[in-house]
Amino acid sequence: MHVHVNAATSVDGKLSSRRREQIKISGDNDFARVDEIRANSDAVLVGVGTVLADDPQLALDASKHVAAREARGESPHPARVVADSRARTPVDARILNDVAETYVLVSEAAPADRIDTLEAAGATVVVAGDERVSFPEAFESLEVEGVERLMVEGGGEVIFSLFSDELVDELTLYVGSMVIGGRDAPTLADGEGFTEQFPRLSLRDVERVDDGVLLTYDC
Ligand SMILES: NC(=O)C1=CN([C@@H]2O[C@H](COP(=O)(O)OP(=O)(O)OC[C@H]3O[C@@H](n4cnc5c(N)ncnc54)[C@H](OP(=O)(O)O)[C@@H]3O)[C@@H](O)[C@H]2O)C=CC1
Ligand SMILES: Nc1nc(O)c(N)c(N[C@@H]2O[C@H](COP(=O)(O)O)[C@@H](O)[C@H]2O)n1
Repeated sequence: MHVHVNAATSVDGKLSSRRREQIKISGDNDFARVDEIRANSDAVLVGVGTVLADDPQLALDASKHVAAREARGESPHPARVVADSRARTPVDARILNDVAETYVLVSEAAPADRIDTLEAAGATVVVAGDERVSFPEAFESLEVEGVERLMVEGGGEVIFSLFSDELVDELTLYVGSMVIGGRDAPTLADGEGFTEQFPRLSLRDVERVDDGVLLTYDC
């Protein structure tokens, strides 16, 4: 599986403010680029923190991308994936609407009634990990479902875990020309943080996009 992480941060590395509300960091051209990565992915993953904060739909915006996928014999939109150890995703979350297929990755700790509720709402539930979702195990199950190209859109907790598990192949990071600040504001990679053996990335490209910079790394 090819795992492509994409995110937008302020110059000080924040994904959002301490209020954890969605902030428009990308400009129109960057959002169009994000839409294209989604269009070329089999599935798009976020953590339940992002679902609760942003209520994203994770569907394609541009009809040309939907048409191109259908012409290739693919589903109109990529599948959506939520990492949600305890099955907390609200049933009215946009990520569970019928625009595309949705997988909810849960752990053994997820209450059975919540799993039933999510399945009744149309989600395919994948159990992987004891207390928290095990990404290596969950990704094996997603591969069986045909997910070969996985885009990850955040947030910081999930992105840290994926670097920690050495599962990231590619990172595109849009750095918007703004400062958000705040010690409690989410950053690109939160979690416990590394204290040694810091993942080293290989910078492939630097490009000016909108009023910011797009950095592309091989990981
Ligand atoms: N600017 C940008 O590009 C983006 C910004 N954001 C912003 O980021 C913030 C949300 O980020 P954040 O709070 O970090 O949320 P995440 O989306 O990273 O979700 C974190 C949650 O995912 C669940 N999870 C399940 N398995 C794992 C695992 N193995 N490792 C880590 N987490 C796991 C955990 O909840 P549990 O234990 O219950 O499973 C965890 O609390 C919001 O403010 C949002 O607006 C988000 C995406 C993109
Ligand atoms: N690439 C990017 N730039 C920004 O400025 C952002 N705020 C985000 N946020 C993430 O984009 C997703 C939104 O999904 P919908 O298109 O609204 O369904 C979600 O993952 C946000 O957290 N991304």
